Amino acid sequence: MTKSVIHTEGLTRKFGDFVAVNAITFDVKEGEIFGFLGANGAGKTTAMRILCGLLEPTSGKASVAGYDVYRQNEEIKKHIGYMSQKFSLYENLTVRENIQFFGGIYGLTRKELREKTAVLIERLGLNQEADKLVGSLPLGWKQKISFSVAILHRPKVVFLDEPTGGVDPITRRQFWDMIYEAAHEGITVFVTTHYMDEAEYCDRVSIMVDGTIAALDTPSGLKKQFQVESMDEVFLQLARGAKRGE
Ligand SMILES: Nc1ncnc2c1ncn2[C@@H]1O[C@H](COP(=O)(O)OP(=O)(O)OP(=O)(O)O)[C@@H](O)[C@H]1O
Repeated sequence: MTKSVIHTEGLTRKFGDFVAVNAITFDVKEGEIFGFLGANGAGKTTAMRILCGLLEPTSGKASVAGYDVYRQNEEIKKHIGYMSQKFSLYENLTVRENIQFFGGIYGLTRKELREKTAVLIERLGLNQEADKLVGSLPLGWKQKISFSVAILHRPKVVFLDEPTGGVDPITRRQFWDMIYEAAHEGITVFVTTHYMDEAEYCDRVSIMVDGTIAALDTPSGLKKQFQVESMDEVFLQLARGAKRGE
């Protein structure tokens, strides 16, 4: 049986009396691409912060890469990669400097850094741009570099928080090719998105509504369960009942 890389059981986080994440239970398997969906305010970011070792739960269990979120959050940080739309690269450093900076934070040796930087620049086809400031590059390129940097240290799992916001469908598709490649190499991918075509690309998708997981299955399983043709319709059926959000 495939190992679970993420395990949660009754995971709950309150802010005062408000229950942001309400007893969620799920497992993510090694090498799986797991879509974590939900309307605004559903509790995705809160759950993700817990799984990244950044926020302590109020109750329930959770482990990531075999490490417990209560006691081993520092270990978790070493064994994951993280990329978000809000925070990714330093705009005023070059592509090469960014790769080396983040690689250094992730604990790569100088030799590994040199080798990995060269391989990565080649692989991304960025030889001409390697010494340009990241701020001068198109958003789609920044996202690809950012993702590559997040998996530079070969983490067990990479968390992607709306990684492809603001780019066209072709660039998003190219980004997803990189995700598939990483998953194929055994990196588990945990991804939040508001794009339903991306939900279709996931192995399994969970949909949060008002702090709980309202549905969890493969995209085809969900469409069958809700008797609809698209993930859009699945999402709408569930999110329509939500009390939180805008
Ligand atoms: N530190 C906090 N203190 C109080 N309430 C909070 C805090 N962080 C989040 N919340 C509340 O918890 C709920 C869930 O927020 P969260 O950011 O996890 O949702 P989300 O699903 O990620 O939404 P979005 O897609 O808008 O980012 C929201 O109602 C939010 O206002």
